[in-house]
Amino acid sequence: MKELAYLNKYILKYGFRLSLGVIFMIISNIFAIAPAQVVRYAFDLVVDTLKTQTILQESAFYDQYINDFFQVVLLYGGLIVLMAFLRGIFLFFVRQTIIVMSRLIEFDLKNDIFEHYQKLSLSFYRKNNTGDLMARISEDVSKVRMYLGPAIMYSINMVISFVLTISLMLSINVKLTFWALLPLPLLSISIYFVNNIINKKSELIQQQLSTMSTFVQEAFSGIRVIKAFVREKESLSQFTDTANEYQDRQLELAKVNSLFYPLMLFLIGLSTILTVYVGGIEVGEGAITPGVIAEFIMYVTLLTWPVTSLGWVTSIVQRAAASQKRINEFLNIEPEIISPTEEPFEIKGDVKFENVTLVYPDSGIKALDHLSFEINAGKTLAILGTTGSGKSTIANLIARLYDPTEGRILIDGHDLKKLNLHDVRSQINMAPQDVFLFSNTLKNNIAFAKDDATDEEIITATKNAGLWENIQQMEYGLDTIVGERGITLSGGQKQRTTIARAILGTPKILVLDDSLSAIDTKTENAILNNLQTVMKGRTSIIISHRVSSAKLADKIIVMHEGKIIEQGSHNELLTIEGHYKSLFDQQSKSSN
Ligand SMILES: Nc1ncnc2c1ncn2[C@@H]1O[C@H](COP(=O)(O)OP(=O)(O)OP(=O)(O)O)[C@@H](O)[C@H]1O
Repeated sequence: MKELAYLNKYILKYGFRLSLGVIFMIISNIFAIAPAQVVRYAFDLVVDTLKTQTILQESAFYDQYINDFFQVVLLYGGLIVLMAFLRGIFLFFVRQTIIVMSRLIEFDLKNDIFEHYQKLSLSFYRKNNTGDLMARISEDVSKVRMYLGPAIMYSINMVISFVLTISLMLSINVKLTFWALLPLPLLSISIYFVNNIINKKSELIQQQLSTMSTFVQEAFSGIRVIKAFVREKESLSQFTDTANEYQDRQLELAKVNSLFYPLMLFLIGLSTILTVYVGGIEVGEGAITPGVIAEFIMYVTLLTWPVTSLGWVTSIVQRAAASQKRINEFLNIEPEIISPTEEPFEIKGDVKFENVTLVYPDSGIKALDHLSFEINAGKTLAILGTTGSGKSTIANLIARLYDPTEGRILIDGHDLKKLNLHDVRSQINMAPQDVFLFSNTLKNNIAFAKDDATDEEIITATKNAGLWENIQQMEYGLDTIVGERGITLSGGQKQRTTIARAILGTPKILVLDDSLSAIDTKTENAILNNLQTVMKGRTSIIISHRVSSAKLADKIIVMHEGKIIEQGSHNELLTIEGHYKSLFDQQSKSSN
């Protein structure tokens, strides 16, 4: 239960609302209890009137007497209606304070979790799948909200109505109170157990629902593959299987639910019977008036919901504690990469790797092995190499998405780890190898990192990225929606969109990670030429598998298994009979 203590700071923040809620709850309870006494008076009045009626029947006051009787009964009736109305109004205020408080905390909590998620390193995202991250920010937070809203509200209500009602009952008749309340703890305990069964079954349903949604999501995003391999029938039958399982689990829950209400009604009925039976004996002995029986039946009805809620609230609190535990697991993870300073830093563009080794924390793979190289501001570095040789890892390290396991990376002679992280990242733009576009317009995708980008700047960026001609042919131009992950664009168009995004705002260091691979050599040459103008005086790092992307660079390094095996300019490397030369020969042959 200690997990829920994390939420106390939020409860304190909205303490005023909660206190108001408690006051409204007390008032609404008073208006709920008071009618029972009015009923007793009315009941006793009816009994008395029935007794005296026969005596007065012959008297001259009889009509007046009956008239007065009806007026008093009417008054009692009016009082009951008025109190029910006031009770309703205050219950409205209770919900407006306590339930609204829970919604506000839910909002704060979701924002805090999202903000924290964003600070966590990439290795965290490799270890945890998206479904799990989503579940904690949505379903788990919803369960926690059930504790903050309904559970807190009904617990307060329970305490107030127990104290007020039971003390009133005891002050009237102890024996009758004992018998009337006897079945209620049983009700509470059975509801707790039934609720637990319901929760377990609901969880199974939830799991099946998420299996079903994952399946549907995959089926639709992979629809091209499904159609191309004519697997629609198999896909449908798999869906039917999961849907059947979902239906079975729902039916099981429905069975438990249908047991739940009869059980509740049985125990409440038992309470009423006991009240009438023991109350009757007490009336016979002259200990109470008959009106008390009616009053007690009303009290029992009033206590039914708080007693029921006791079992319900207990299981809500248990579930909320389990959910908060899962949320805390993530909230307690410290971001591995943090900015050590707030001091502003302006990048010139010198990049130096000093004996850098990187072992990926999650896979244990040594991606870079004592790597050293440097590139001066304003120059272009091309990185070539076999697959898995560590090229993208260099890009990840320059943007400080990971920190080296050994060695240092220097930007303008300063250790990257000691610089203002926000300033560094905002001056380094990267077009990553795994292209990611948001399902938004092309314009918004390109202007992603520069909110104030003008249309002119965006158009210039698309021209330099060799994308403008394509955009002009599109019906909606820059306002074309690219679909989920850019599904409506070709591979090359997607790559060029990310290049436009990266060069917009002319970064101090530009990293293109295999961003020209799906582009024909003619367009590639045009883009590389444009880059020379756009990136004049700025540092560019071009990662590629193709010699054509590298040949214009001031310096080329060739990687293999995390190490540099060759380095120099295009002409220098052609003089060595090595990997670069053989790549050059192969690629020139295939392009002829
Ligand atoms: N985020 C990561 N977590 C764990 N291991 C990784 C991660 N990224 C890459 N690796 C591993 O590190 C090694 C180097 O990968 P990297 O992506 O840097 O190679 P690359 O030269 O860019 O390859 P390619 O040319 O195929 O893109 C590979 O063995 C890869 O499996």
